[in-house]
Amino acid sequence: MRIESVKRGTSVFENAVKVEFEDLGSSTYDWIYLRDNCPCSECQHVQTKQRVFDIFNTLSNKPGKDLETSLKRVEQYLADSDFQIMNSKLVCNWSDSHISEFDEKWLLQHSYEPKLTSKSRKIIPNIRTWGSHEFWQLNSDGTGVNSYDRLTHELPQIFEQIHVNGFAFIQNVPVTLESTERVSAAISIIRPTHYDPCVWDFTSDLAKNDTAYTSLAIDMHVDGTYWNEPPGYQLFHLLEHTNGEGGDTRIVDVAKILEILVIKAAADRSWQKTLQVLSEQPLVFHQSGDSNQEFEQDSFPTLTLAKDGSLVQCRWNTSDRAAFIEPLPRFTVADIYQALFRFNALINNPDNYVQFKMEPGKIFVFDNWRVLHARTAFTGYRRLCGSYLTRDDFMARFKSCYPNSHDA
Ligand SMILES: C[N+](C)(C)CCCC[C@H](N)C(=O)O
Ligand SMILES: O=C(O)CCC(=O)C(=O)O
Repeated sequence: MRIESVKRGTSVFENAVKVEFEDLGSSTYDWIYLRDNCPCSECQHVQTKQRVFDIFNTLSNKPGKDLETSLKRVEQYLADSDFQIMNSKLVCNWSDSHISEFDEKWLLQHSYEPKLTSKSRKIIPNIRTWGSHEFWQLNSDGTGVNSYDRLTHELPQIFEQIHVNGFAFIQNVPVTLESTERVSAAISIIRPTHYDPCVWDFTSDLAKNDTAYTSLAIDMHVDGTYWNEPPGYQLFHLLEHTNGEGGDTRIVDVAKILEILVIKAAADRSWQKTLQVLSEQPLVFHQSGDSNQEFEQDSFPTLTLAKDGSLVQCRWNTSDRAAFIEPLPRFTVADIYQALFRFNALINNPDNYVQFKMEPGKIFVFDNWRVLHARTAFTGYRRLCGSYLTRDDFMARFKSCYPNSHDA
């Protein structure tokens, strides 16, 4: 590693140092970026790994002074800096005698101009999409059969299944609320809602004004479309179904549906518009059954996609979709309904979904942002319990099972 060049510009944001790495090429680092991210124990809290050095307020002698004065102060601070390579590290000598040292691994992992390594911060498995055929293959070899009595030991495997496949089953669970709570709390943090502060336990008695609390069929949907953040994960445990039939569960992998949509959009302009409508047109959802709390959300499309086009979140719920609609200028209501009909046809295509009957003692937990679920109508007495689980805490627990690809 060697310093290829040092650029001293006229403004504070025009100072940079270019570092050449033997066989990986060169990358440029802004001085302001390096000072902001000094990894030493004075600037980064050793235990909490949080930044302690505040570049916006520390360098200017009176935090909060006007912008120009602050930037001038930072400019003076950086102006007398010099850089060298010592012991295979880039050493930055700042004008206040503070020294920042960056090793080659850190510089490569944090490179941005250009980015020299494709490694993400955490090496976690990619997701695996499925349709009807692949789903039954996922479970045919019996691997990854999780059991309640091995819960703690099998948690990493359960986390991986939920992340990779979008769902997991846990067998031999005592048919109680307590064991359902234990499994829920092991997977993530139970999200309290107006339905229940912990594990909800319901039957078809309209205890809450929602069709889930009836014996009606409910088509494919995500729960919580009317919240800013739909529950990241959802867990079901059928406690009882007697003197009746039906109540089957259907699920579909929207990550798979997105793959199908992308292929269709690449081949057909009308499907391109369909994908645009699904990924851009916000729809309004509501939960208005209880007069003393009405939820409504109108900011999100059916498919929220990441920069790389992958699925972040699906919001689909025909029961909870409100009557209001506000087409974006480039879409007509006809465009929107054509897209919704097409999406509905895909999620209800037997090639794409699977149907099964939940059983007491077997917990079904799934990614509520990716996997839609439906219920067929039923007769008899049917009691279901379960929980909403927070997404960030699940991902944090899941990622903690994997080595750091590098420090923060
Ligand atoms: C799961 N639990 C029975 C507690 C609530 C069901 C909520 C159903 C609501 N229509 C939604 O889709 O969000
Ligand atoms: O009763 C069921 O099987 C599921 C009900 C449902 O879809 C829900 O609660 O979101």
